[in-house]
Amino acid sequence: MTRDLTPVARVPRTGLPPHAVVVGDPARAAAVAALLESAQEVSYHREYRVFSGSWKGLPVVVASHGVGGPGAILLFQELADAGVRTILRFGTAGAMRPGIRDGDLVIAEAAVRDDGVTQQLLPPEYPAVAAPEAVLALQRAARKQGAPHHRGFVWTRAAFQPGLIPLTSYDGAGLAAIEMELSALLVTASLRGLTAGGVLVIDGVNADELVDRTTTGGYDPHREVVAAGVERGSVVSLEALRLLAEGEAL
Ligand SMILES: O=P(O)(O)O[C@H]1O[C@H](CO)[C@@H](O)[C@H]1O
Ligand SMILES: O=c1cc[nH]c(=O)[nH]1
Repeated sequence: MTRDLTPVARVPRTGLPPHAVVVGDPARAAAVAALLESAQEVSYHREYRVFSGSWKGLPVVVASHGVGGPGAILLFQELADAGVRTILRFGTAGAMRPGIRDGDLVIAEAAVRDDGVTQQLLPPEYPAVAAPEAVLALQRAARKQGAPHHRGFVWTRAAFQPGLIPLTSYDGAGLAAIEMELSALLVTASLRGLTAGGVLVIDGVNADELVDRTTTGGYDPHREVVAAGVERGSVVSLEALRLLAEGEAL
C-alpha cells in the first residue's frame, strides 16, 4: 500500500489526471478545488494538499507545494512520477515593473533561477523557460476572463526577507515580478519533459528597494484587491489547462 504512494508528498503513483494546477497555499488549493465538479481530496501530507476533480469536463489535479523552491520541487518531481504531464503554477508575487498593479496577473515567460535548489541539479547557465503554449493559453484565458494581465520574466528568489547582502540589481532588466518557486517548476519541466508555465497575482512587493509605490500598496496578500485577483486567477489557470488539453492554446 505504502509503496503505491510517492515518498514525500505521498500522492498516489497511479490514477491522477495528467493536468495540474499547483499553488503555494493549501487553503488556496482547497479554494481552487471548490471550483471543480466532483472535487475530492486525494491526499494531504506536510504542506502538500492534493485534490482531483473536473473543470468543464477535463479531469485535473489541484495541489499545494508550500513556500520555497526546495520543498516545492519535491511535489513537482513526485507529480511527474505519478504521471502528471502539464503543470501550471498559480501563485502570488510582488510587482517589479512600473504599471503592474495589486490584483493584476503576471504570466511568466521565463524565470531567473535564484530558487535555492536547481543550482544543485544543473549549471546556473541553464534557462528556466515556460512552454510557449502555456504562456499563450494563460494569456488567452486571462483575456477571456477580463483579468488585467501582463507578460514578462519573473525573479524566483529563495529569500523572502531582505538580509545583510544587498539585493542583486536587476534594474533595467525588465523583470515583471518576484516570487519563490516558479523556476524550480520550469527546470523540473525541462528535465522531465513536462509542459509548464505560471501565472501570478500581484500582492504588493516584499523588499523595500523594489517597491513601486505608485502602483502597489507594499506587501500585503490579505486584501480585497488581492482576493479579487486570486478569484480571477483561479479561473484563468484552470481554463488555461483546458485550452492546453484541448490543443486550443495556439
Ligand atoms: O502564494 P504562493 O503561491 O505561496 O507564492 C508566493 O507566496 C509565498 C510567500 O508569501 C511564496 O510561496 C511565494 O512564491
Ligand atoms: O515572494 C513573494 C511572494 C509574494 N509577494 C512577494 O512580494 N514576494
